[in-house]
Amino acid sequence: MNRDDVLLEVTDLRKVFSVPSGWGKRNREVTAVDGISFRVRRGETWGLIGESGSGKTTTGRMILGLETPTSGSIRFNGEELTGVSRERLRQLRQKIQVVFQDSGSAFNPRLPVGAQVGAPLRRFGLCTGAEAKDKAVDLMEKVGLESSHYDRYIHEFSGGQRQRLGIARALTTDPEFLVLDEPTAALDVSVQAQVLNLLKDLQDERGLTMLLITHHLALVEHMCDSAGVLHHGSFAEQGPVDVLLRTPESAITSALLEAVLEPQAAS
Ligand SMILES: Nc1ncnc2c1ncn2[C@@H]1O[C@H](COP(=O)(O)OP(=O)(O)OP(=O)(O)O)[C@@H](O)[C@H]1O
Repeated sequence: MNRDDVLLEVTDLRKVFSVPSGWGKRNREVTAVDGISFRVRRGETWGLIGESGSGKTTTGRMILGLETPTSGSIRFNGEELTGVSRERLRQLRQKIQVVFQDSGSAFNPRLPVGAQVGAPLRRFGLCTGAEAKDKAVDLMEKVGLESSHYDRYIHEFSGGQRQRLGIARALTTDPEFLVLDEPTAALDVSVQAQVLNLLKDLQDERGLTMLLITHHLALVEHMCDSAGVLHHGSFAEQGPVDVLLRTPESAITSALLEAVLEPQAAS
C-alpha cells in the first residue's frame, strides 16, 4: 500500500477503563481495545465489525478525540492525533465527523433544525449567518430533505429523516473522514437501504473516507472495501471484504456470518 494513499493509520491502539468496584474495593480494569492496528485508504469505507462489547465504539471515540487512548498511535493525514492540544483537536473536528445511531438525540428539541445543521459553520468561523443558512439549506436538499424543513423541530421528523439531518450536519464543514457508528441500526430495513445509498452517493461525490462501525455483516458487504473483525478488543482477522466474507479464517467471523443467515438476525 502506497503511504500517500493512507488517510488514517491506527497502530497498537489500546484503551483500558478503570471501573469502580464498590466502596473500599480497588477499581477494576476493563480492556476495551487491546492493541489494534489498521490502515484506511483515502476514499474507501473500512468496516469495524464485532459483537456487542468487542470495542468498536471505543475505537471510534478515540479516533474522534472523545476518548483518550491508554497507549498507541492514531495518525490522520500523517499527523499524530494522540496528545494533540484541545485547540488542534477542535480544528481537526472539521475534517473528522461522526454520524451516530440516533442523530436526532444530538439536536436541541427547542431550536429549529436548520440553524443547528449550519451551526458548525459559524462555530468554526467558516461562514457568516446568511451564508451558513444557504449552505445548510443546500445540504438539507442534498440529503433528500426540503428547504421548508429548515424551520421545523426535530420531533417533526421520522427516524430516517433524522439520520439525514445528522448526515447533513456532519457534512457542513466538508470533512474528509466520517465515522459512522451503527448509522442505520434504528431504522426499518427499507429506510436503512435509502440512508446507506445516500452515504455511498455522497462518498462518490465528495471523495469521503468512511469508518463504518456495525455488528451487521450485510451492511459491511454492501458498503465496505475492507474490514476487521473485533473480538474482546483485538482483531480476529482483517482484510478485503470479499475475501473476509467469502473465506473467513476465524471462527468469530464464521459465527457472525451464520448469525446473518438466521432470520431473526435480519431484523
Ligand atoms: N466509559 C466506559 N467505562 C468503562 N467501561 C467501558 C466504557 N466504555 C466502554 N466500556 C467497556 O469496554 C468494552 C467495549 O465497549 P464498546 O462500547 O467499545 O463495545 P462495542 O463493540 O461498541 O459494543 P456495542 O456494539 O454494544 O456498542 C465493553 O466491555 C464496555 O463495557
